[in-house]
Amino acid sequence: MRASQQDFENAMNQVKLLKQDPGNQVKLKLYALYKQATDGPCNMPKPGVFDLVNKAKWEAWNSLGSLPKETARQNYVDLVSSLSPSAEASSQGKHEADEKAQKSKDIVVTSEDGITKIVLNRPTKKNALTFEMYQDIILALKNASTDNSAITVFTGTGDYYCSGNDLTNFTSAAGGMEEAASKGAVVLREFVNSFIDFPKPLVAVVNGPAVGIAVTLLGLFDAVYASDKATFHTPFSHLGQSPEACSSYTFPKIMGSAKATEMLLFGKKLTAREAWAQGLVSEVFPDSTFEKEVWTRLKGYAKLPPNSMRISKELIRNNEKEKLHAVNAEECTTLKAKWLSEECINAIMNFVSRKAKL
Ligand SMILES: CCCCCCCCCCC/C=C/C(=O)SCCNC(=O)CCNC(=O)[C@H](O)C(C)(C)COP(=O)(O)OP(=O)(O)OC[C@H]1O[C@@H](n2cnc3c(N)ncnc32)[C@H](O)[C@@H]1OP(=O)(O)O
Repeated sequence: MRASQQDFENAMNQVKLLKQDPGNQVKLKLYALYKQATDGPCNMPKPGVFDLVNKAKWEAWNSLGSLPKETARQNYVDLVSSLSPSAEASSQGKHEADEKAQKSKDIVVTSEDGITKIVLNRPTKKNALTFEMYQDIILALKNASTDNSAITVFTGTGDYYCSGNDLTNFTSAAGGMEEAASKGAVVLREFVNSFIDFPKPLVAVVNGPAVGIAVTLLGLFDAVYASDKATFHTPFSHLGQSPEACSSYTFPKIMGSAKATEMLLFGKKLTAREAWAQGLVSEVFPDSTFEKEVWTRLKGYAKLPPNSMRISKELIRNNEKEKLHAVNAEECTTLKAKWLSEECINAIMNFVSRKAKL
């Protein structure tokens, strides 16, 4: 039986939910079949020799020649179902996606002693944030905002707190780069909004180095406790990108514009003590006693009257919520354009091909 348009759309949704990265070759094949199924034979000029990502995509699409749209659609559906044999391309949509998010292994959520703990749990990749992890965190924060806990805490498993955005999020996106950038901007905006609007005390337990969005988000936390092994690094210019998570507003406000410039424009990496001196970190602990001291303290804080803490947070934050939402929207629009720039694509390709370490 030929795959219907609905089967095709279901398969596209299924790709977004894949738990395992299928690898670049499969992703290129998926891209090529998608383009052939929707636009027909390759009709784009061949990208320049330095435009590595788009050139690889163009070659994959062009290699399909005059394969009919219906066959490409069928091949796409077959390829997706071979990647996730147990997952039927169902039309249950969002509900199913939500259930999956709650079970994700890369984000572990527990609730105990009045504390909801959201753990970034992808240590082999330094807890880099995948597309799925952004969605899981949005959901985890939504649940935590109404659960019984008094405070919510983020931390990481392994030697890193978080190495920021997973730089393969864009190279592995199924549609074209434009589509990935648009989708990325929507997800990022919603993700950051969920921090701006979070009603309870939000604490970061920074167990090791933090990079990119893991650092900028700290400006939206209520307290940040760091191990003396932690570092704070926002290499946006190196990546051809621009600041996000409202840091273009919160960082100058927290540390003054001269220091914010060193971090956000020049990518200066701060030690934990430097970040404390700039007001980004509340307190630094020796790594040997970090976990014990911080969790003992947080368990104490979690016993404080929860409504009082909520109301105090509301008083502190509410004055500038509108401003934060406006800044978030503007940063996402700017980033969407940057993601499509040559500077950014080249930086990501350098990382993916292991030429550059930041
Ligand atoms: C459809 C689109 C959806 C988009 C969704 C929304 C997008 C929102 C985007 C918001 C904007 C965010 C911006 C940022 O966060 S910018 C910062 C990005 N991060 C980096 O640039 C860090 C890159 N990583 C490194 O420089 C080094 O890996 C690091 C210094 C962190 C550690 O070096 P070390 O030598 O100690 O370890 P390895 O490099 O060997 O790392 C171990 C493995 O982990 C992988 N890794 C680490 N970090 C990342 C990362 N950020 N993205 C992808 N993969 C990462 C690394 O490749 C190693 O993997 P392998 O063992 O397989 O080689």
